Amino acid sequence: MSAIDFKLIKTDSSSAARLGSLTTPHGKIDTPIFMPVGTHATVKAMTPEELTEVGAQIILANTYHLYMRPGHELVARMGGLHEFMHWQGPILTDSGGFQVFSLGELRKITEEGVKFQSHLDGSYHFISPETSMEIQAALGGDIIMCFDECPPYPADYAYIAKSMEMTSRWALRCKNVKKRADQALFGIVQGGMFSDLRERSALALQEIGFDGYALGGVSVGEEKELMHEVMGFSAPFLPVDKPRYVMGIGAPEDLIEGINAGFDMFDCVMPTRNARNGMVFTSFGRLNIKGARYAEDRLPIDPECGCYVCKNYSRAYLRHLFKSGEILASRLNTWHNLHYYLSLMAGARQAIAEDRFADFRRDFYAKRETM
Ligand SMILES: NCc1cc(CSc2ccccc2)c2nc(N)[nH]c(=O)c2c1
Ligand SMILES: [Zn+2]
Repeated sequence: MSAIDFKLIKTDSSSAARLGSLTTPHGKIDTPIFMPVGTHATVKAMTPEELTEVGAQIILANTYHLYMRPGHELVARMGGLHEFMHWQGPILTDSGGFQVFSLGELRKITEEGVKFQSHLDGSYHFISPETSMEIQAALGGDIIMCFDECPPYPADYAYIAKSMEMTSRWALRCKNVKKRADQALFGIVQGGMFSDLRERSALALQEIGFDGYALGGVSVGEEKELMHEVMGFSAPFLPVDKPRYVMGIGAPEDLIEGINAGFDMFDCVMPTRNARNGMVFTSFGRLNIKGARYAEDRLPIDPECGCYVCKNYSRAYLRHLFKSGEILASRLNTWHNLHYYLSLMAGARQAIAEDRFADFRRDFYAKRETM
């Protein structure tokens, strides 16, 4: 009995794009879906009620960061993530491996796990598949991820093969100690940019059996074309009847290509991080609000956007807020960017439902050329 139930509603006739529905203990998710990242148990600048208003259905929290501060046991004592952060929808937590590799200072990877120094105070820590499962059980997310190694890019075939085989062994260790029946466990496919290694990784994880399958190790510095190619040849290696999640992807065009390849779930810090830097997304491409050309521009960020920000604020005002370092600048830019990403997903779902995703994808690119 799995903690989640994935229904594949239909596949688009003109592409591998899929329409699905994922039921979790904290509610239902329509797929394809974009998942806002809430690293420190908050999606920066947004309240949970505002997240719901812009269309967020599931959010992410970061195991590594919450383990470091305030500590997973404290979160458990406060009732778990849902109660702690006042978000009653589904939550997905990563396994912490990726952040250790990308954030932790000196680190040592062995078969047992990863020893590393805290990026906060230099203290020494150790995370293994078993401790990652323990931390995620304490945090209480609805979907948890296997502990994996996300290899550096580029890396040679031999390194990627050994790393992928260890990630498969770590995945089995995770499944063997998984405690909570109310949490779903996703395996993470690795294998770098090599299709044979990706296939071997996918098969190894399917032999173990998981509630969903994630594609890790992409968007790690490779060219966009290569990222799209890896998504394209990896999706068919994954089971049809389980959710498929690409980790850390991406820009709007990457989501379009991921859906086109047959993936269902996406996450990225881009809409929230870029918002805080003044970069906002529109149906005709990106716009940097701090540009002098917007100083007296009465238009909304995107005239085609129906969000609260585009209904009420001009580019001139948003530029003024940003240049003045006002907190409201981050809030309004984030609000719009998340609405853009989540509306793009809603549009993709509608297009798949009406068997016209190929047209939707064509229109997406055509609009951006009008800039
Ligand atoms: N840049 C891609 C990326 C991103 C994440 C992080 S996704 C995330 C971030 C915060 C919260 C939840 C999920 C990854 N996580 C794991 N475990 N493995 C990867 O290969 C990988 C690759
Ligand atoms: Zn808007």
